[in-house]
Amino acid sequence: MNYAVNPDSTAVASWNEGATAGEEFDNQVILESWERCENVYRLSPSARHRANVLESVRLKEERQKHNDLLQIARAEMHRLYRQFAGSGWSVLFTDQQGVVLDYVGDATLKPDFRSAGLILGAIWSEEHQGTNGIGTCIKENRPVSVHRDQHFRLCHQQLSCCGAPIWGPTGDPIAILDASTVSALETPERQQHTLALVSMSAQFISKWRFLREYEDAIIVRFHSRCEYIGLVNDGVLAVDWEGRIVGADHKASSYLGAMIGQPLPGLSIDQVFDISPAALAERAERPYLPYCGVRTANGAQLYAQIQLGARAGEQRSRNNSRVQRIPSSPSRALEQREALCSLENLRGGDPRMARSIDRAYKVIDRDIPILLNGETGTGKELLARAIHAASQRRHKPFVAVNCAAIPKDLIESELFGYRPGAFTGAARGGRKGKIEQADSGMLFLDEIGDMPLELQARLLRVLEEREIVPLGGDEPQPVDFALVSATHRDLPQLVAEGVFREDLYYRLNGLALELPPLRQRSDREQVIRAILELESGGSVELQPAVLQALVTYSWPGNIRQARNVLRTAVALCEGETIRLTELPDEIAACAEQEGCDGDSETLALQDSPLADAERRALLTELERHGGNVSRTAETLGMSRNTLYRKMRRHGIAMRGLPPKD
Ligand SMILES: Nc1ncnc2c1ncn2[C@@H]1O[C@H](COP(=O)(O)OP(=O)(O)OP(=O)(O)O)[C@@H](O)[C@H]1O
Repeated sequence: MNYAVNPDSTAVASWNEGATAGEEFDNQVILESWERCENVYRLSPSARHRANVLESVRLKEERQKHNDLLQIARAEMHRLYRQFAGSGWSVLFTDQQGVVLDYVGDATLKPDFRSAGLILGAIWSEEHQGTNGIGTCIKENRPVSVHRDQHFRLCHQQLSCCGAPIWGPTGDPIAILDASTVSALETPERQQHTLALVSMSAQFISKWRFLREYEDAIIVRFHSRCEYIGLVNDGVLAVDWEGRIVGADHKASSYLGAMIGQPLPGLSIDQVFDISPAALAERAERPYLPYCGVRTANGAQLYAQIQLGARAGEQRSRNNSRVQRIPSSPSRALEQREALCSLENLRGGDPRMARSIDRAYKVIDRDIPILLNGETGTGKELLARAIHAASQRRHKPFVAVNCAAIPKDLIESELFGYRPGAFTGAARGGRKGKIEQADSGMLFLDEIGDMPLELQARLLRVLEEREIVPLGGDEPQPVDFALVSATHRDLPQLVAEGVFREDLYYRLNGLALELPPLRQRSDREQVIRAILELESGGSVELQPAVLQALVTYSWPGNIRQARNVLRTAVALCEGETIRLTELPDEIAACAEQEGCDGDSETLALQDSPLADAERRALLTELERHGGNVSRTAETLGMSRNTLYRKMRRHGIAMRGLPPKD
């Protein structure tokens, strides 16, 4: 037999870490599959098509076995299908044996799919059907695209399929997500785009499955680039309260497991990252903290976000006595960071910000919904958490829902929950929705402008009637929660465009609070200094040119971007002073444009009004505290070391201070 495949054909995409669809193709996969078909399974390319289909009882059992997964996958299959709708593609879900367990597609295509053998219960393993997107993906354990005549059997050569593995909570493949068509017009190259979409959806389902499995654990999401944390491509570890790794998703297992040379479950977190179990537990309880830098056992720099799983809080209270044995000495940095979440801290020195904080105080605990508006990264979620912390509900849950991050089809069950048997594949015990979870506490609806129109009516009803009816339930259930919503979008504009309900807008907008962009804040310098203190623990300072660049730059990503930039600069800084070279070029350029020279530090220190103001502020505070450096440092929110260094640089000697009366 001649195995030659058109050399231009781009049959199989290798979806390795970091590779993008179409980047790397490998005919070898098709060749090897054809070899297996002929030499191992002894299939004949020209044999007539015979569908192998499970009996309905077995099919039912298989579907039952995959209940939880099917339920998560279904919404994502619909979302994926909508991206293809009208182009002849349908979406299939199979188990690891290649049995089709679910199908989402155009009803008019069903007869064609049926005659091609793509029906519920059909077995699409390579052993049965030769080279194909599902069976070959199972063999390869990676996304595979098989275009028309790359199918081994002639009877399948009108088909094109793209299959991608869904990974289970232990990091092993457990199912396949596939898109197939019987009327492909695409070239093999174009099919890579479809493969990329299928692959992303499969990763998304895998992530959801993992997070559901480890709701009781501390969740550590990591990536080498901080902006990828929280997306489908990051690695995820589940860790118990004693710091033992209990689960690792596929990405984490393949990256860290390979590096360490042994399975991750059972290891202590400090065998993998340079973070102690106690520090991990402390950090998990402060969900408002941003990600932190961690080093792996072999010194690679990664970024990690440490959060509680959806029910980890309950688990912690159950284990309380055990937890107390973990040495817990909250460091000064952590105390400082916790203080971040207070309204007073967020007030800063900007009049617009101060006005928003003053107004927030007036409505807290008065059952008035608050709507936060501001660009991305201005601190809307932090403000919502601070409002919660200042309210009488502070010991009750704060439940955040990002309406833009949840797939449209999942929002309804996420928000309202469902009762047992609500739909095919519903979890046996049903599931509490976010609104119910927020009962007696605070619900934070982030990116409310992205809520689908059809759900806006349901949300409105909940807000009006203060009761919910979960999917599949018939008894309304009373709920009591304080509501804060946020958006970076112009809601009145969305109302005018007809994509946001006017009545809901007024219902959410009991009080609107504006968060100014960082570039417009009059206290930019104060914010930047506070972030530096937070990120460095007071161990470094800014060269005056750096400060000028940071104050001048326009900060499109606002405070979030400023934190990222300063965190990186602190990591790069080798001495005690951050220099221009440690800033990204576009920010450093702001200083150069202003003609500010990095070497003029001493001059700038002596002459600038800024330095003068700092000197006077230090003297005033030192005098107020009778020269007590610890108390002065505490009032100024800086470490003693920083204060001593600043005093040295400003030439302030202790003996020069007037004695306290
Ligand atoms: N005043 C502040 N001081 C220090 N860090 C802050 C401050 N405000 C916000 N941050 C940090 O900036 C980041 C972004 O904040 P947050 O998530 O609250 O912004 P957001 O406006 O809700 O963003 P998005 O609209 O993108 O959801 C977080 O890491 C937060 O801890």
